[in-house]
Amino acid sequence: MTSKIGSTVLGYPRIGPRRELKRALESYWAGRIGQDQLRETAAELRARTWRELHDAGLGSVPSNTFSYYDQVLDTAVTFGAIPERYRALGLDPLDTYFAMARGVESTPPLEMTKWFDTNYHYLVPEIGPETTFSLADRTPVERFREAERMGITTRPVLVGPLTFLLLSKKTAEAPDSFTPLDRLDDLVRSYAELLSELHHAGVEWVQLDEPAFAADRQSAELEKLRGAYERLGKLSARPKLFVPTYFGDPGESLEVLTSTPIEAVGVDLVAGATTTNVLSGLTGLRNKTLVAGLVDGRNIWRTDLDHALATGATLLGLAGEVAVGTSCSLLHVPYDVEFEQNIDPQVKSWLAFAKQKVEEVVLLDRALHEGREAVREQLDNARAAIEDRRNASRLRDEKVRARTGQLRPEHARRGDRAKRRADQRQALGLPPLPLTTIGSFPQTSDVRKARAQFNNGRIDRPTYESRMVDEIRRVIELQEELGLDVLVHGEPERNDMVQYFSEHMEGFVSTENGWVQSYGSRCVRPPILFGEVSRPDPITVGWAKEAQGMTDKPVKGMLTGPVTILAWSFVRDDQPLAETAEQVALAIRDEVVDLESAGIRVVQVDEPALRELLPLRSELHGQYLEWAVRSFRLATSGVSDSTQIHTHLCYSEFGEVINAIVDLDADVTSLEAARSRMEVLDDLNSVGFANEVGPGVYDIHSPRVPEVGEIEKSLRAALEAVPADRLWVNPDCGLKTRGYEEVRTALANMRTAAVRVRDSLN
Ligand SMILES: CN1c2c(nc(N)[nH]c2=O)NC[C@@H]1CNc1ccc(C(=O)N[C@@H](CCC(=O)N[C@@H](CCC(=O)N[C@@H](CCC(=O)O)C(=O)O)C(=O)O)C(=O)O)cc1
Ligand SMILES: N[C@@H](CCS)C(=O)O
Ligand SMILES: [Zn+2]
Repeated sequence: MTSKIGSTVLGYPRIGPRRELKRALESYWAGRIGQDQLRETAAELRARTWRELHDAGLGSVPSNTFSYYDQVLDTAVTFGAIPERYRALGLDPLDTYFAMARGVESTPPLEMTKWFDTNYHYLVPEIGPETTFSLADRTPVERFREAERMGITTRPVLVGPLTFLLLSKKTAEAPDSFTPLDRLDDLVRSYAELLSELHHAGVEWVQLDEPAFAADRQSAELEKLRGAYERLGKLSARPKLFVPTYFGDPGESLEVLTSTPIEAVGVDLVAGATTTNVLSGLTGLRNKTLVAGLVDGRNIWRTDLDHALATGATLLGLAGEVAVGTSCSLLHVPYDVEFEQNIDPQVKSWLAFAKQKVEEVVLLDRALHEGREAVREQLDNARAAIEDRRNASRLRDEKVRARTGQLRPEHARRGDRAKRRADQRQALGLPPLPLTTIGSFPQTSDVRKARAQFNNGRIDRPTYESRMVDEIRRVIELQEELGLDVLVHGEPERNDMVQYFSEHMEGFVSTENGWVQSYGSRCVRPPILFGEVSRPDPITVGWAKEAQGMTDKPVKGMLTGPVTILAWSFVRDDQPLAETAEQVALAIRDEVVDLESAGIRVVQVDEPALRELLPLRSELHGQYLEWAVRSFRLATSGVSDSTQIHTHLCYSEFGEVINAIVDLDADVTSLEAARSRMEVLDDLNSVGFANEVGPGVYDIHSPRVPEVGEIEKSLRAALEAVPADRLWVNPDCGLKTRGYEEVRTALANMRTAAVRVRDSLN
């Protein structure tokens, strides 16, 4: 048995190379297959992953990186943190797990939120003084044994105890003074119990992920980190402990971790600012293993191996051992670039997905420890691809550069607010508390099937387009019938709100099979932004005109904003993001202007990812928010005062971006507020927000249809904070994941509630 950790990856995709797990999960939830079949698919996927990673030559293969839904939920279940309302359902363990993830009719799911600054979402554990931690589930031990039976020794991976508690929220019953971290000692006791069982099962290394320490942390939290790992480190019978931080600069936590008895630390050398200077100051590192995260786990570019090797070489003297690893789990990239048949061959030669990244890790580790000569040919081939990308003339478009070069402050500034308001009132003639939706209507399986048939050549473009027009007509008629005021076309033609736009812009390539898990069984195919971005032709104008031609009410044009396009794409890493954002902003600006010219009087530019891209370290916030806000304003400032610009933000707590929301200067901002009970309006008031606002009046993430009374209550609560002439009425996000029946009733209830409140206004 080797005692070194060796080359490794921190985690691997788990949805299946052909989304086998997605299909099995959705079949199980729909009652089409049973638990046995679901478990069989899961076991096959795990076996396949372990075999591939082992055969690729990694020094250490991770296990317990598979999950039926989410790794944070798995950790909660492992340590018994199951809220009583789910236990009380009396379901078997797997269905209890799915009830926490997805809810059942009587009981909503746990809250879901962003995993740091990624587009992956985790379920938020609820921890209170009453939570009983225990080693309730032994899946990590079972998975280790499962791989052992294949002859593969693995390294179980778990979310570390600090990160687990820092990501949890307190239970409703907990006193105000309580924070989940107060329960650290009890939780660490259960981790200790698990470590002991893993040790007795023959586990040599365990990985405990602590990415929470790549964000700002208070000194008390750092002390708790020290205390926890000192305690785990002092256990007499335990596996060796490997604790990576990732997604950014570990700051002081690295010194803390290296002062404890753990055997290995991991640093993200791609997203982290950790320099060799910092590492050289860490005397505690000299008798530990450093897993150097040199291969980017979050982007899809081939690694510049010469550069990575140079960094690796400077690390060699600083730690007891240096092993090459990925910067973070490979969960955030697709499986295999070789599945792609349609990507431009030159661009394809610049790419590395998960499988290729494993090869890079193995190669780098060999080059570092055996010398370059041992792998000269592979290094030469890799260098040729890097140089080809560096020198590619297509990566510069003089027309795009000339345009960005001529930008002046006035390009990001709209007319006077009061005049805009007056002009828009006149142009639109809306009632008080106007009713609208966020854009998408249910994406029925008929719509998705039609798109699949069109993509496979089984139906032609006119047939596909006429089906989309039929769907738009149905959506417009429904909104007319429901009495909404500003209508939408429903977005049926969009596979995804980012991918769709990227497919119509220069500078991007799309993948056929580049699926990345976003949450549970839901996946996205992030486009690859490789070059200079521009918009050769109008993208949405035809659909918007079609819809506007079906009604006298204003139809809202619907676009995705530059920040969100960047956040949900794989972006180029050879220039600052702010520069790329400017190009995307101008492409969207062209579309906004063309919508206006086509007679569209209201245009919404969605920025749900504004908060997501906020850097984990607060010292970087100002710089980010400056370019993020400017790019939105560049995109939306090309129109006249009478054109009403909306924006929509969701999936986040807005606290840290609240000033930025004001600075976006959209005429109307719709926000996900159903779950934060309108508190966001007080926050907006406190920073002088004076434009119109539509705080979501019901939660679209749940199939539950809201009652008139509860919507009315929300609206009256909103009116406490915002005068009626600035308040809009809308759901809190798009309706694409819902069904028509529930949407029809929910929107009808929303209208009844709004009419009641309108009637009581005078
Ligand atoms: C709003 N959200 C989004 C995020 N990121 C994005 N890039 N886009 C988003 O909308 N991040 C934050 C949230 C996260 N949420 C979600 C929500 C929903 C999904 C989702 O539903 N994903 C779908 C795939 C969507 C898609 O690309 N659809 C394609 C069809 C592709 C497909 O699977 N086709 C089928 C055949 C079709 C059929 O017969 O039904 C096939 O190939 O087998 C399309 O519409 O053309 C999902 O199912 O996972 C993701 C993130
Ligand atoms: N317009 C989009 C925004 C989602 S965040 C939709 O309605 O789906
Ligand atoms: Zn939304």
